[in-house]
Parts: sequence; structure tokens; C-alpha cells
Amino acid sequence: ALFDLRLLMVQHNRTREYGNSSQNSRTRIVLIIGTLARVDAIVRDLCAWLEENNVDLGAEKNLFLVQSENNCEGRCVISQKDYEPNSTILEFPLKFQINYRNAFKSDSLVKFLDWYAKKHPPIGQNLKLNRLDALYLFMIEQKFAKNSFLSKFINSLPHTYDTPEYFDKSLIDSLPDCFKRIILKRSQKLDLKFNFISNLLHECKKESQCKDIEDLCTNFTRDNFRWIFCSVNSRCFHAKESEICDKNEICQANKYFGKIKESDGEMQRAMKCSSLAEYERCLERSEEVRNNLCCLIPYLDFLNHSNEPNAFAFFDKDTQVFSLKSQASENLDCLAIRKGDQVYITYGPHDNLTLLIEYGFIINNNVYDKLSFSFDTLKELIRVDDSTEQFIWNCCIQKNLLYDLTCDQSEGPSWSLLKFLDFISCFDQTKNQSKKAKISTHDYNFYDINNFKDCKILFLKLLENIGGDLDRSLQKLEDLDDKVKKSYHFKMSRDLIKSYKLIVEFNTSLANDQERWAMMF
Ligand SMILES: C[S@@+](CC[C@H](N)C(=O)[O-])C[C@H]1O[C@@H](n2cnc3c(N)ncnc32)[C@H](O)[C@@H]1O
Repeated sequence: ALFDLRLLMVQHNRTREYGNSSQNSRTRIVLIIGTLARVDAIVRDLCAWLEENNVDLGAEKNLFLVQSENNCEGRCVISQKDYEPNSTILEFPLKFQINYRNAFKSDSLVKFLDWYAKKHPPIGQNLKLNRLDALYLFMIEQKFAKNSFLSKFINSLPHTYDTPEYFDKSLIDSLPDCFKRIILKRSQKLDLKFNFISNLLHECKKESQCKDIEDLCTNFTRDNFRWIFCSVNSRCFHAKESEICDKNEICQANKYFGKIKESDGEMQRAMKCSSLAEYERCLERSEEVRNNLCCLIPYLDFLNHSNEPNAFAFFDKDTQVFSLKSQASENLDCLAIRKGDQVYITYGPHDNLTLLIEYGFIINNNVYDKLSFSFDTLKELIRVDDSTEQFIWNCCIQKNLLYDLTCDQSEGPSWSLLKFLDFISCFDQTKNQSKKAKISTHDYNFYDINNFKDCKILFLKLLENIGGDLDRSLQKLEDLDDKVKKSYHFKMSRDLIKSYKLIVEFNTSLANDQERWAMMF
């Protein structure tokens, strides 16, 4: 009861900060109690279902799921006991690892996929169905199915998310161009995929006249697709196909979607690309291959992210279970998790823009925070004719200079960014054009910075462009509607822009300080 009271206070504060200011306090308290009761009921149902299906949640319930004390983290996993380093906390059998292979157990989806394979063989198509789409379709089907085995799990998924797919349009319009570019590209891809699948379903419905496909068509709406896209993206784990699917399932998947290549293979191919466009396609494909192997795992998807996690989750090939363990440590006297601690895993070494776009949150003083310069932004610095520009990008691809074009608030610009700027500074139109001929005869030294004065000028120009973009955005945010300005989405976006401004300021002063700049080389 005490714990609930504490949560009630936190919830009350959160409602005051982001909620509807016209609500009186009694209405707010009723709403808060409603939220807690709902979380409780969802969690109780989920745990009961898992236990009925022989998932061992611990005799004394080693963990419990609650609304987090930290604002905006949503629900979370709290430990009920101490854990030494590297001890097993929970184990999930294969049956609860939901991925594309579940679609093969649904009659209507198999009907649809068979129809698709006949009509649209997986080779030679520009846009095609992939393994991830099968997972989306399966989850949407289950959401509306009567007596679904997964109904308790599906009920436990959030109804909405805090990623830009759910932002108010006016907020998106006010974001800096460097964020907007990524967000809009993602939303275009989402639209393209939605229209593609939706058209296929309608085509199949017309031909098959089958009630199941008709239901699938009805439920496959833009809103449901956005919901499942965000659910999977923000809650999935990655596993190797050969580890969690059997031979028949892989064979069936190959028939519908084509064989899957290793993601690393795509990256190796990227180094051999002969144009920037081809290189970008390779990067996208490598991401797509990785995403193809997403799986959802009930309960484990309640784990929040920290850059200093106290636990980790992985698939154990030998026992065929997905295992949650406390973090390993060299100091075995020290507990990895104490009773009452929240259990955190890491979603990866992500900067705040990635966290916002993929997961809908940011972290204060994120050690991985950095400014990444897009190829489009960098292109603006290159003022040469088309063929020289193509030559520049090809050299950079072959010398692997494009993988980390960033600057941060502790080290300043990355080595590859400096090297990239140094290289392009040789091609200034106003300078001697014979440089190009020289470089093509391998005279250019790709291991040292040759021209750090010009490199600094280009770096400052880059920072000035980004700084202007951020300032214009902050101004636009101020002019937004009061309702939008009170939202969590607004606050998160503004905090992110402000932290990016700090990175720009740090790097500008670094570049302008002769001594510190010289130390960079
Ligand atoms: C895998 S789910 C974790 C469970 C989630 N909190 C829930 O209520 O269902 C990932 C989502 O949790 C939230 N989240 C995870 N880590 C967070 C953190 N450190 N700060 C804020 N929100 C976080 C984000 O909304 C993210 O999209």
C-alpha cells in the first residue's frame, strides 16, 4: 500500500506537468488511481497467463511489473530480491519468442502468403514482403482474433507511443531540418509499405473471396499498422534465424520472402560500391536484414533502457531459452541488482536523436550523445562539378571514411569526419584543379590530416549551418499552440535541440582555440 501511495504521488506530479490543466485535482486523482489499477490488472493477467503456460516467474515472484517512478519511463521491472553478478533471473522458452514463423501457423496468413508467392515471386521485385511484414500481419490478426493465445500479451502492449509517428504535425514541422529529414524519410517508408501490403491484401481478397482475408483487410488500417510498427520497433529483441527457427520454417520463409543474407555481408559489399546512392542502399539493406529477425518476448519487453544496465538478455542456443541475467562483474562481492532496484538492459549505445526516433525518449547527459552529419548536409560543403563529386564520394567509400561522420561534447569531431573534411578541402573550386589528378595517382595521404587550416574552416561552416538550423527550430517551437507546448513530445524535442546546441557550441569553441585544435591532429 505504501508503494502504491508513492507511485500515486509521482503520477500526480506527472499529470500536473503534462496533463490537462483544466482538470481539478479530484479528477486527476481518480484518473491516476484508474491508471494504476489498469496497469495492475494488465500485469496480473499477463503473469497468470505465463505461469499457466509453465514460464517460471519465480516461486516468490522475483520480479514485479509496475508503473515506473521515473517520469515517462512507462512501466518497468523491479527486482524483489538481491542478485549476484551473472545470475539467471528469468528464462523464456522458444514458444514465447514471437517472430515471423508464428504467421505460418495461421490459416489465413498462409493462404495470403501462398497467394503472394504465386503472384509475386520474391526475386526481382522492387518492393516485396519480408519476414518482418509477416510478423506485423500476424500481430494485427491476433489483436482482433477471438480467443487468441496471445491476447494477454497483446493487451499488455501500449496503445500509443512517444515516437515521432505519434507527434502532432505542427511539432514535426517545427523541428530542425536535420531531424525532419530522418523522420520524414521514415514516415515515407512506412506509408509506402502500408500501401503496398494493403493493396496486396485487397487484391487477394478480391480473388479468394475468403472471409479470413476480408477480416485481415478490414483490420489492416493505417493506424493499426503504425501501432504494430512502433510496438515491434521499440520492444523487439534480435535473434539469429538459424537459432530460433527450424529448417522447415526457414525453408517456408525462403519460399515466400527469398533467402536472407547476413547483415555483415551487406556492409562488406558497401565498401565496394561505386556511388553514394548504392552505398546508402547497402546501409539500408543491412538494417532491413537485421530487422527481419526481430522477435517479441512477453514480459521481457517491459525492460527499460539504461547506459549502465544491471542486466542483459540473450538467446541461449544450448538450452533454447531466452535468458535474462544480471550483469557480469569482476567484483563478485558486489551485488549486480539489489532488492527494490529497477532492472535495466541496454538497447545499444544510442545517441539521443536515435533514442527519440526509435523509442520515444531521451536520456539526460547521455554519454553516447553526438551530432551525426548526414550525407546531404555534407554534400552542401562540396562545390565541384558532378563527376568530381562522384569521384570524391567513391574515394571516401573505398577508404571507409563514411561510417562515423560525427562530433560530440567530449572529444570533438571524429577522426573520420576530420579526414573527410581534409579530403574534400583539396577540391575547393577556387584552388588548383590539378589536385584531383594528384589524388588519383595515390599521392594523397589518407592516414594523416594534410590541411588542417582548411579542414577547420569547413568544420566551422558545418557547425554554423547546423547551429542556424537549431536556432530557427527553437524559434518555431516557441510559436506553437499551447496545447502542443504542454506535451511530453514537445518537451523532449526541445531538450534534444538544446543539448545539440551545446554540442555545436563546444565544437565551435574547440575549433576556434588554436592550441586545442592543433592537439586534435
Ligand atoms: C521495451 S519497452 C519497455 C517497457 C515500457 N516502459 C512499457 O511501459 O511498456 C521500451 C519503451 O520504454 C520506454 N523507456 C525505456 N527506457 C526508458 C528510459 N530510460 N527513459 C524513458 N523511457 C524509457 C520508452 O517508451 C520505450 O519505447
